[in-house]
Amino acid sequence: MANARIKICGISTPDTLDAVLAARAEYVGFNFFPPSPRHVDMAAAAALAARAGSTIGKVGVFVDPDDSLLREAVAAGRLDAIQLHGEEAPERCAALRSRFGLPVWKVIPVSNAADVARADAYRAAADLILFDAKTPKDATLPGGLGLRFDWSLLAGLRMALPWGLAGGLSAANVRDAIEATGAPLVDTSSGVESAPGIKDSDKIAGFCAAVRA
Ligand SMILES: O=C(O)c1ccccc1N[C@@H]1O[C@H](COP(=O)(O)O)[C@@H](O)[C@H]1O
Repeated sequence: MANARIKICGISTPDTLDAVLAARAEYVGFNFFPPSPRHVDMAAAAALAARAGSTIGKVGVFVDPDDSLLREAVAAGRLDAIQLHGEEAPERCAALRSRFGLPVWKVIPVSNAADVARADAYRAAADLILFDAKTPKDATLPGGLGLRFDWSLLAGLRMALPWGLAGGLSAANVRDAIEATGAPLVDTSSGVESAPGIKDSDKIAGFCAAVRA
């Protein structure tokens, strides 16, 4: 089986971006959700995008964004894909894909089998489904909290769309996660940090090495 592709999310500094590039992750995520400790403003996104160049896919992370935020972020971050981590309906995903001409990655929060089945509603509206752990109702963020879900819910998954796994992944557990789910793409944020929003270059390298081990 081919190695899973890797997305390292929530990069906000040049040195940790360099660690992602050195580790040859396929995607880097820039977070445009203001309450997040990983949030980047447009100037920072532009500087990071210029440094990243075109050898890595640049994914913008959004939570129920309006079109003007998307327009600014797509240009500043030279985005290659739009990750929607809120309550965006299939119609909204399809509209944004056509408006911005970019692939849409729709996040499906999971705590049970019915949640996994919800992905099917996006088959004509998104380009990739990212399964992440459902956060508690009173959580401060809809993602990036290092929460896992029961990976056996994805065992034997047959999907019409490309898909990936997120939620609480780290160097210590990502191999088990890939073996349990067969995920063709893995995404991590807090699992490669020393504190919320503070990425750790050694952990980034360790995560990528563990995926390819
Ligand atoms: O990271 C954040 O702060 C964040 C904020 C709002 C929406 C999503 C966010 N993060 C994404 O959540 C998943 C899982 O993160 P973790 O590995 O469990 O920390 C990932 O896609 C992050 O990009």
